[in-house]
Amino acid sequence: MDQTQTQNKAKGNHKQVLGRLLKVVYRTSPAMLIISMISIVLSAGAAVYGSLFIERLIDQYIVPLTRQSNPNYTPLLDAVLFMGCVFLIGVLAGYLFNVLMAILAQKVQFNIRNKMFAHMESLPISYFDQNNYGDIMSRYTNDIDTLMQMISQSIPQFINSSLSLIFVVIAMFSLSWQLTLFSFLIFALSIGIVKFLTTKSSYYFKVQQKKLGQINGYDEEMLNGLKVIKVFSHEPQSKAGFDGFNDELRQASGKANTYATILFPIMGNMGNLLYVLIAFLGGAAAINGWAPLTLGAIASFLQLSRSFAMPISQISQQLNSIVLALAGSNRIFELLDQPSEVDNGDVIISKDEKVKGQWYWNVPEKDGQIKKVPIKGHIIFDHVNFSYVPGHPILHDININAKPGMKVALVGETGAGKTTISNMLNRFYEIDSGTITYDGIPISQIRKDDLRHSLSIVLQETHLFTGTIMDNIRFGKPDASDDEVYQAARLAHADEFIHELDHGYETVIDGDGSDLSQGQKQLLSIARAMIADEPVMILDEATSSIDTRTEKMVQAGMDNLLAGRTSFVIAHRLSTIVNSDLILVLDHGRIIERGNQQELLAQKGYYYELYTGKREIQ
Ligand SMILES: Nc1ncnc2c1ncn2[C@@H]1O[C@H](COP(=O)(O)OP(=O)(O)OP(=O)(O)O)[C@@H](O)[C@H]1O
Repeated sequence: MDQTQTQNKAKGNHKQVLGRLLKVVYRTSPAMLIISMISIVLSAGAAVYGSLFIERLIDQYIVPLTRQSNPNYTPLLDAVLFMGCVFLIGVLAGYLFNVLMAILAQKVQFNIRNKMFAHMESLPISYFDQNNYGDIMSRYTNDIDTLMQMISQSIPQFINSSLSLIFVVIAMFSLSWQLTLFSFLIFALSIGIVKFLTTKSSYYFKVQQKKLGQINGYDEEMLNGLKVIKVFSHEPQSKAGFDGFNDELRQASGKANTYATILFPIMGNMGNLLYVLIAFLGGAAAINGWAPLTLGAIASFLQLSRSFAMPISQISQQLNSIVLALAGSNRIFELLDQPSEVDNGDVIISKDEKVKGQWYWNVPEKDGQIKKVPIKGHIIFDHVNFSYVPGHPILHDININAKPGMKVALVGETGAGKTTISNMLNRFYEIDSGTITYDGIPISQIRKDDLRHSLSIVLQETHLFTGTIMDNIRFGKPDASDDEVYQAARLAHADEFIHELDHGYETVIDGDGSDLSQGQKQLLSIARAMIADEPVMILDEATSSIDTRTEKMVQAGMDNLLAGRTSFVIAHRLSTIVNSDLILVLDHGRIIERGNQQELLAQKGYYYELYTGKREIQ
């Protein structure tokens, strides 16, 4: 697509976005919008009426007074008083308009933020795989800010200027059509220039927003990976990458601002030129009788010509910021338009809060009653195939029978598909073919929230939240009592190290728990899973090495956690899976060997090679 095509597409898009945005504003508060519109008509009308009044003032009051030997000032005073009232109404209406629009903008911003957040939570995981966090964040920050500015300032001023322009034109015609047509000529010339410049600047403003999103994304990625960058002395490459983005951003902003800044002086001086030409032409027309113009009409027209040029330059300024904000609004709507995660499941799972570890299927009976059937935790993968990207299969014909309480270990080289199998069980992604059942029920029929709630996941990267140790463990069950928290911590073998901390369970963890060791973080996440107490566990075992003592504690905690639950362990160290009931060896998305430790060692195949060190897992 060449640049003109891109710009045309953007223009069409802008209209749609503006229409949609105005609908949002209207729906937020129809009454406020209508009162604002009435106020703005009054405010613009009063200003133009003031200009027209000059004609009456000169022709009907001042000139006759100069001819009277004993001047009577009363009619003049009455007229001036009346005009004062008109101006006052105009000022009050203008003030009301600005206040209402500012309140409206706040409300719209509040609603859109809420909507965005709620919608973001409903999006499928695949959306976050395809879009970087920095870019999504920039929709919440930069784009919302520009949107807010547009609704509270640019659009109100744009409407104000446009209305003033319309009223001024009507008033000018009523004074002299000849001079009005002449003013139009100059106007047409300026519109041509404005149009050219705004089209150019809008294109580059959009590019600028995009580059800003990219640079935020890059910053975030580099900050997250700062340790890795330092370890590999990758600073120069990282800086070079940043310089590239920064340079692109500078160029786009430079171009956008160049066009925008040329615009204003041109518009400002166009008004001065018009003023001089009208004064000259109007005077000549009146003296030579080309047009029936009085002294008052010329003065009034000159005043109007000032008000004529001013809204044009304001409109051009506001157009620029509106176009910039529309690009941002478009990105907000893009996020809101992303399809939410579909959930056709209607099978409900519930938990018995009184009996520990008791979860139920809620099966509707014919008589309308709900029968509660205890969950056993029997998971079957039957001929499951899957691809993240259509045409690039990742899992091939996966068959797993994880009976209740069984510990199933997944081993294989990095990228073999271990995490992908757990993604299937969670329904983060939908399988291409085959079936996965949970106690005989296809997981596609289970309500997604309930399904995920009944599966506990302990991830490789332990994520902790800012708050106390107590809060972090309680995250697994928000209404857990203090005793439940202590018990979970004891079972997870986290209790010992927590007591050694200065404030015990009340120790505040900052950020991502950077003050704690990797092993301690794992113990906390085991305690968190322990308290959540789900019937099925998915454990993405940590790769990082921890000291032997902590490792033993982690192992003991894990064993407690897994006891009696169906579990899938994504193993990175063979030492932790020797006691698994079933070990599945994965290679390029296929299960190539299966059995328990003894059986696999006896086969002397891939697992045997891993175990004896002839092959490395990573
Ligand atoms: N979101 C995604 N989109 C596209 N491809 C993906 C995605 N996630 C993983 N893959 C690909 O799927 C394959 C399996 O990845 P998976 O994460 O399941 O491997 P793994 O065995 O868990 O590896 P590791 O031990 O490194 O965690 C890899 O080739 C990976 O590149």
